[in-house]
Order: sequence, then C-alpha cells, then structure tokens
Amino acid sequence: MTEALLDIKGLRKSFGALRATDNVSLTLNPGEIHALIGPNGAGKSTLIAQVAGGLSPDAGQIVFAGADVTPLGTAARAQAGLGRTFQISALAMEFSVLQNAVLGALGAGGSVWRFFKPVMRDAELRARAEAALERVGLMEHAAKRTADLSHGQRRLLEVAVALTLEPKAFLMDEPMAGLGGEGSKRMTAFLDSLRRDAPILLVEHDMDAVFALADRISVLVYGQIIATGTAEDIRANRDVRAAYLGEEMP
Ligand SMILES: Nc1ncnc2c1ncn2[C@@H]1O[C@H](COP(=O)(O)OP(=O)(O)OP(=O)(O)O)[C@@H](O)[C@H]1O
Repeated sequence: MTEALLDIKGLRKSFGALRATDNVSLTLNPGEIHALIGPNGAGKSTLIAQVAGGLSPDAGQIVFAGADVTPLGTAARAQAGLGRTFQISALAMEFSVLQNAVLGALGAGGSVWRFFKPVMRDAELRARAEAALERVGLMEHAAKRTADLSHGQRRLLEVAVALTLEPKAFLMDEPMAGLGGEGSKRMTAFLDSLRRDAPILLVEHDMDAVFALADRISVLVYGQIIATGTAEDIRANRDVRAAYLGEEMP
C-alpha cells in the first residue's frame, strides 16, 4: 500500500454546541486528487482550515510527510510543503503578474535579509516566479497589471503564487468558484496535470469538475464523513444520494 502523504486522524472541532468537524479521518496519497464534497455548511472549509493551520482542532492529529504538524501554524506548515491556494484578496491588484509571483516566492525564502535587496532583481526568486507562471500558462501576461487579468487568470495566478513555494501537496478550497465554462475547463485541465507534481485535497462545489478529476471522493455531512470512494462508488451510494436530495449529483 502507498504511504499517505497527508494523514488526517480523528479531527474534531466544535463551535459551541455545533460539531463542525466530527471525528474526521482521511488520507491524501501521492499523485492523487482527493475531493471533499458535501452540502452547504457541512464543515468543508472548517476542515481545510484545520489542515492548513489557521484553526486549531479540539482533538485529532495531522501527519504530513511523516511528521506530526498538528502543533504548527500556517507558515510552518507552508514551509513544510503544504501549499494552499490564496484567496483573490491576497493578490496585489496594482502590481504586475510577475511581481505578485515574486512576492509569493519571497515568502518561501524565509530569511529577513532578503527584504533589504531589490526583490525584482533577485535572480533566483525571479526564476522561481517565472517557472510558476510558465507552469500555469501565464508567462505571456507577466508584465500585465494583475487588475487587468480575467477572473480565471487571477485564479491561475493564485495557484502560481502557491507553486512558487514548491509544495509537496495542495489544499484547495473551491478553485472553480466564479469561473465560467471556459475558465473551469482550463482550471480542470491544469489541476489534472498538477496532481503528478503534488497531490490535491480539493473542496469543490462544481460537481462536473469533481467527477472529472477526483481519484477518490469523500462526502462530508454535518461534520462527518459518510462515504469515501471512487466517483463510481459515490454516485451509487444511497446515503450520498439522500444527502444530496434535491441537489445536483451527476
Ligand atoms: N468561526 C465559526 N464560528 C461559529 N460557527 C462556525 C464558524 N465557522 C463555521 N461555522 C459553522 O460551522 C459549520 C460548517 O461551516 P463550513 O463553512 O466549514 O461549511 P462548508 O461545508 O465549508 O460550507 P459551504 O459549502 O457553504 O462553504 C456551519 O454550520 C457554520 O455556520
């Protein structure tokens, strides 16, 4: 059996009387996309926040690349190789596409003296930023103002910023949100190729994308995982169908 890169064990998180994450265990294996789906309010974002380090669990453990990262904060987990896509607000809209990517790569540098150097002339940072832009297909827009990119291109830039940290795995919370048909197609194709470099734990409401991409799907309902399996298993699962009653399930 392949050793899991990310091993989430018995995570619990309550807000008052509400158990937002109720004893959740799941794994992310090398090379895979593991999608986490569930109705609104099921606890998907709460779970991702605990894995990324922004929210402390009440109980449970997160093992990443063989190390217990549960006590670590967001920055230390990112340093350890746990990449997370940034929200759009994290991009500096007046900066160029390349400048945003260089700023991302700077975050990975970690040593304070770098801040005293003219950042854009740092060849290593710039090379890392350009490689990430190339990877997401944005290199031809490198000199553009970020504000002038389309919504879909900004989403790809967020992924490029995360890529500059050369993550071993990705946590993505709704990368398809707000993308039109063409944008979703591009992002789907990109994520499909990305899994080879770094597996992805993917929270996504776009079921077409989920069913096209996921090697495994876990279904979260009221904070609990009710099923994990292949797209075929999940489609055929009666509990899952009941949870999605009245909603779209391809
Ligand atoms: N900081 C908080 N304080 C109190 N309750 C919270 C907090 N964050 C989330 N919740 C509650 O926890 C539950 C899970 O929310 P969460 O946002 O994780 O669900 P979700 O599956 O990501 O939903 P959606 O698909 O709508 O984004 C919800 O009932 C929500 O209201």
